[in-house]
Amino acid sequence: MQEISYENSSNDTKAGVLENESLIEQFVQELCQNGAVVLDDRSGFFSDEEWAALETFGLLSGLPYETVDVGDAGEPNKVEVGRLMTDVEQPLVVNESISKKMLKIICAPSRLKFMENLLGISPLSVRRAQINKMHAGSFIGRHVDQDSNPDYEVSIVLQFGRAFDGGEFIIQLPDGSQNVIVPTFRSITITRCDFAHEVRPVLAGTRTSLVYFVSRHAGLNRRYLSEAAVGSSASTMA
Ligand SMILES: O=C(O)CCC(=O)C(=O)O
Ligand SMILES: [Fe+2]
Repeated sequence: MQEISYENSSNDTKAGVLENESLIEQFVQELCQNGAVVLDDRSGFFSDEEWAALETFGLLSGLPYETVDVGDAGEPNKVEVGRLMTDVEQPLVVNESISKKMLKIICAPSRLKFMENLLGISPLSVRRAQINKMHAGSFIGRHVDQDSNPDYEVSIVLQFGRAFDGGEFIIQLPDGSQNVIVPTFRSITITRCDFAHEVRPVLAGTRTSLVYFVSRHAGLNRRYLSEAAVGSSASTMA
């Protein structure tokens, strides 16, 4: 992976990724070749206050967590999930009193605009958002996010975990090689939703990430629609 310099070379001010369009080309290349772009906490994608607010709302304000053993693409999992927005039939904000405040931060126009510039798609919207809390022994099996929804373009994974071992994010690349990402505190990993990936078992500490998925399609989940069609033709045949 290339080292990213976030400074805007044209005027040498610390503009951060949201204002520095000259970085977009480099990110597009990374996303194509390596399946992901990793930004660190110097990127300016969120301010310190926004990071702190996301962490407080997500971890300290009573968001309910459920244990998930099977992911919705059928993969084996061991992870605790706190839901902000689900996307079974269509996008639905849940746990509203907490999630609305968090979604306001992650869906801010400047951030969606950055994603639109990166993907060359406009408008984009967030369809699903959740926190994955992983302790020693937790893992997320290999899956393709588009099996949950064929319209997901990329996921954005914010890392809140300060100290943990294991928990590498591994992407399978089309040439058979792997991109092994070791998320660090306040890193932001933007990943393609059409490449298989997994989270290796956490060995020690707590790995907590906020994950959200963006799409150009804001309507019904087309996975649900095609499954419903299969289900109804099956019942007609039965
Ligand atoms: O928590 C993570 O690092 C990403 C997990 C993931 O791949 C997913 O939720 O689809
Ligand atoms: Fe995923």
